[in-house]
Amino acid sequence: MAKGASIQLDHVGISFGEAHVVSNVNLDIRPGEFICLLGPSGCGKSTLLNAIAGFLPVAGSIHVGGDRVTKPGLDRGVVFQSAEVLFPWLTIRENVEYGLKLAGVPKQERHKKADHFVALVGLSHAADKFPKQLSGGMRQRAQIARVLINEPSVVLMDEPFGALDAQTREVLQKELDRIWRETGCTIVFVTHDIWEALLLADRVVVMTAGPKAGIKTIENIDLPHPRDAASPECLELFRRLRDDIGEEVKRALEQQGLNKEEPVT
Ligand SMILES: Nc1ncnc2c1ncn2[C@@H]1O[C@H](COP(=O)(O)OP(=O)(O)OP(=O)(O)O)[C@@H](O)[C@H]1O
Repeated sequence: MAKGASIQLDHVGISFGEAHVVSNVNLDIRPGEFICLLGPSGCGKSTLLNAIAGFLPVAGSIHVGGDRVTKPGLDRGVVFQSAEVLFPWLTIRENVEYGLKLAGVPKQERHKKADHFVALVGLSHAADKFPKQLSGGMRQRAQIARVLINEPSVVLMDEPFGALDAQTREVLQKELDRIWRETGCTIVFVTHDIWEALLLADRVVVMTAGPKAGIKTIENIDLPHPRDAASPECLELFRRLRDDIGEEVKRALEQQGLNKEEPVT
């Protein structure tokens, strides 16, 4: 498995026509680091992730492993919130090995690799099933295996557990923590969930409300794994992050003309 690559965002700005969504973002991510992106809804978290993936043009520059990002590449795997990206007519094993098939990897070799990555995400028992026969959590595991089989040095995850129930989400968070250690890849993970970020991240990056969203704060989560959400350190970090994000949510609502105090009549 390729080890994690560094990511450098240097004065990154992203616009859609006249709409300047993200502005002047500078961030250095270390190889193998786990970064969570938090911020008010609509501030530009997915946009920033998509730019690292190479799906969007940017002002400034993005480098991954020292190479400038200009287009998507197999060095960066993307996991989406919905596992609908799986092909319904292929089994889980076939879905997972699909990328290798396209790359012309011989059958025996890709079967062996697919079995390894299917096992890594705990799906060996379901390898010959079709996506519709699996639960949402299992489909999400399959999506993760389908990305990891390309041995990306960076995995970009856009609220991957956002659509799952609380118990499944907790199980998958623990699994991801283990997989991240085993693969050594760099992960950038978008979430709305402060606890999720506290459980997983080395650093949590809080974005400001858009337009022209930037970085508001960066918290180092210097706590051993597995993390204890009830520990005083975690609770203190939770409060700080909640307050930071709360300020930005308030600002976002004010910009939309909401959250204004009613005049006293
Ligand atoms: N392709 C696009 N064309 C025009 N505007 C876009 C496009 N994609 C995103 N935007 C706008 O960019 C802004 C940021 O969107 P983005 O999805 O990145 O936010 P987010 O922080 O990920 O939101 P959420 O937390 O709700 O998922 C929004 O105002 C959105 O409408």
